[in-house]
Amino acid sequence: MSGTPSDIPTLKVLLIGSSSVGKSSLLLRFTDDEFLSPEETSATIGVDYRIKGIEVGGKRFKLSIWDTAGQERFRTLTSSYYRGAQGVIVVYDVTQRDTFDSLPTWFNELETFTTSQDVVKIVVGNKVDKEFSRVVTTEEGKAFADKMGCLFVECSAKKGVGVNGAFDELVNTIISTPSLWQKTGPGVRRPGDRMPGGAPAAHAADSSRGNISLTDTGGYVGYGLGVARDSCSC
Ligand SMILES: Nc1nc2c(ncn2[C@@H]2O[C@H](COP(=O)(O)OP(=O)(O)OP(=O)(O)O)[C@@H](O)[C@H]2O)c(=O)[nH]1
Repeated sequence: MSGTPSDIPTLKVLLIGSSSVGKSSLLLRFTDDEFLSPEETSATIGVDYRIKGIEVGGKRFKLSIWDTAGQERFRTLTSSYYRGAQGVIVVYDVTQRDTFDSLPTWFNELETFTTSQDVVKIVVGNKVDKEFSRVVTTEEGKAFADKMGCLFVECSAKKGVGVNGAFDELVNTIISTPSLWQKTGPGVRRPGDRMPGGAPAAHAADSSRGNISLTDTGGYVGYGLGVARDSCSC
């Protein structure tokens, strides 16, 4: 492994999609391997933010994952966080047709607010554990993703099925396109990039202020060439 905390490249990934499709649940499953029951969850207000250290092919990266509120009333706020993203996870609920039908709206948002045409996108159909309630078929999801030129995965945040695979595909595709992440440079932020609460990195808001939280999960998970976990101070 190589890289001190200050020279570890940061990859910015966004989670977007309609309210209640499971964006926060996918993030929690990916970072902490946990799932909260419906009674324990609440709608995201604004933007949530987590960092996960990853290692790919012996090189460390910091994955900063931005979980945006799906509710319409936060749209102006959340769209300002699209800037500088290298990867976007566009989520729908396979049991709610309207969340699939609204995917084109989310892609329009992306086109309007992301800064790079090269941003890697993955369409994720969540809640496949509710197979009995499914109303969007795998074929429909795949056809839409193909039409948009995106990756596609179905998963269940509840059961932990397909979640790592979704992040894995996205991250590997970003990393295999060095022009996407090398131009950000070590620790460099581009003009307009937002930090939690709009504050610089060193003054990131903590979870007690609004719903914007900064959490470093501390562990490294390896992609591609084997798995490594160790402590991280990035
Ligand atoms: N059965 C099932 N329920 C899920 C799954 N993922 C999330 N949920 C439930 O769906 C509801 C919404 O989940 P959230 O993760 O809060 O959804 P969200 O997309 O972040 O919602 P907003 O914050 O409003 O944008 C919660 O009750 C979750 O417990 C899943 O894979 N399977």
